[in-house]
Amino acid sequence: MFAQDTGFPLTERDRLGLRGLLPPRVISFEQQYARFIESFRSLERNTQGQPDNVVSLAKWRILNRLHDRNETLYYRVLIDNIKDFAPIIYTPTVGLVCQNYSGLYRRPRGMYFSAKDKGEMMSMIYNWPAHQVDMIVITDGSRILGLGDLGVQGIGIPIGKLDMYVAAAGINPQRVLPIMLDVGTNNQKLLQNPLYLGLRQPRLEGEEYLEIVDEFMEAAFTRWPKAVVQFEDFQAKWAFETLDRYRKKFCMFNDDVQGTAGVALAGLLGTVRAQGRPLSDFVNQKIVVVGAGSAGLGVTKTAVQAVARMAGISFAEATKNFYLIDKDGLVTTERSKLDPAVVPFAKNPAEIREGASIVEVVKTVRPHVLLGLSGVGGIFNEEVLKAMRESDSCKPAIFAMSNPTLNAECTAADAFKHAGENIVFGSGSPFEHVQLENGNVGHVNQANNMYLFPGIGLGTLLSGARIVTDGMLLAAAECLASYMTDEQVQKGILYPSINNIRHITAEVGAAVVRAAVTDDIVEGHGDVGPRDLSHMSKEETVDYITRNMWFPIYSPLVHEK
Ligand SMILES: NC(=O)c1ccc[n+]([C@@H]2O[C@H](COP(=O)([O-])OP(=O)(O)OC[C@H]3O[C@@H](n4cnc5c(N)ncnc54)[C@H](O)[C@@H]3O)[C@@H](O)[C@H]2O)c1
Ligand SMILES: O=C(O)C[C@H](O)C(=O)O
Ligand SMILES: [Mg+2]
Repeated sequence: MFAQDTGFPLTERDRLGLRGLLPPRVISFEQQYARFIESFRSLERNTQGQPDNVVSLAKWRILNRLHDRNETLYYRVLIDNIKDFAPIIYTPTVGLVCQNYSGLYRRPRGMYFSAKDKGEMMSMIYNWPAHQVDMIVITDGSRILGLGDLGVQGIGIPIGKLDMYVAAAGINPQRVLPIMLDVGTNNQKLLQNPLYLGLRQPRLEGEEYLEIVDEFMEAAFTRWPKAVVQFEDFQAKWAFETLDRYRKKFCMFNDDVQGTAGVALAGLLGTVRAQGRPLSDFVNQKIVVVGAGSAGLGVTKTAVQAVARMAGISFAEATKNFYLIDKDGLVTTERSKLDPAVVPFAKNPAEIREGASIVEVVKTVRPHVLLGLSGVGGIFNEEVLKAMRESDSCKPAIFAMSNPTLNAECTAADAFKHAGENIVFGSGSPFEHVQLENGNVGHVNQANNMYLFPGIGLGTLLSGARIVTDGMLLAAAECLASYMTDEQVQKGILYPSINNIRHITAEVGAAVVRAAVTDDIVEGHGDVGPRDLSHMSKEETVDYITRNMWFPIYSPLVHEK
């Protein structure tokens, strides 16, 4: 009701029956903006010297209060200051928020569907007050970043991802819906916490679990048949199972599996260019992936497919230069109880022994790329990083993609210090660029799926496609891969600055729409029909996407009679 707060002009106050309920002076949007930024800066000054966690949570709180109070102003400050604020509303602070969510909770945001709601979801979905929903991000809280099972507290992730959708993709915030599917938790600490806000029961498994997800999907698409659903931070087994189960039936994708794969592929192609080699040389890159979960397997599969396509060889042949390591070391065919999902990548133990450690694999293989999606902080230790000095690449690449910051496989500073100043570096959470001894700056790339999921979601929505195809995902990755100039890539800059997130999202969105046209699955959006979409040039498609992005400005509220 008080959406614009002191910004309501007097006529609006009259129409909305607010006259007298606000202080008399009308404060302009610019003044409100300046006042917020000043209070944020003063919070920064006042918390100097306090522990990082305390400062981060204080910053999150002040932003969260603004979000509750004045959505327009919140998104404007977020968009204008995305580099400063993304680390608070998104990775890494959002992880800390999830860990403390039950204590931080003040008011609900999004919807909660629990195992107790079985049979009720079709009616519950109509409790959501907005008529239209375009983007849904759903989690079951079972693998929140690298922090494990956080149960209902994982709701912070869909909220943060959807904030990025608004900031980066210009999805109207009135049309986003964060969803928590609470099927219990296996986190004993949470179960024993009297303030824990979720179901106090172990996680549902098997069919019982799937019935809950099925029911939600049916309910959501019954009410909003044109919505796009992003699955986020599900433990690997359910990430793969639900993707397989729904991707041909509903308009959905899994960000950890598919969004991450695209961002990593763009990074891998970038490292080939950074070596001054033609892209076709990608087929000769030796790549060690540490972590064989939803993200690591998604990345490996997509990269192998790219090699197979480029070299014109089979998938099996293309796995030759890939080495997959999980918590039990190098995966080989010798392993007993081999997970079917990793079978295609299992090495012959004659090449390197089953269960070989990261350092052993790096020393033996001398890879061009070492990529971490293990969730284990510091696992690329000094010895591993030093071993990368013997890489066969003139510019070895190290991607420490696990989140949040403490779970990164190594820090940026350590990577440049131990692996050499000539490396290319990427991390899932932001790190400062590194001042090198040779006087140059070691560039830190944020290898995070935030560069793709907003464009995948927006492009899918504006194409009107009812499914997300491999072609659309590949187009998104290729768009990101070709976004940077050769000059930038030579300097180790593989991804655009987050300050350009709206621009890159428009480009990615357009690439997704065009791929959907190629796949002949567009149904159009609003007044724009499938024929219109198929006749658009690349530039016209980017323009179409950009015109459909919501931008935060005050608009008069119409009083509903
Ligand atoms: N940067 C990004 O965009 C991005 C995207 C998705 C996931 N992630 C991060 O990736 C991490 C993993 O996510 P996930 O969904 O794949 O998790 P997951 O639980 O599905 O998989 C984790 C994998 O790491 C392996 N592992 C565990 N300990 C290990 C060790 N000591 N040595 C080697 N491997 C080990 C496990 O065996 C498993 O295969 C998380 O920290 C997440 O935040 C980052
Ligand atoms: O949330 C992020 O920052 C990236 C990714 O989706 C993750 O799970 O770590
Ligand atoms: Mg995720």
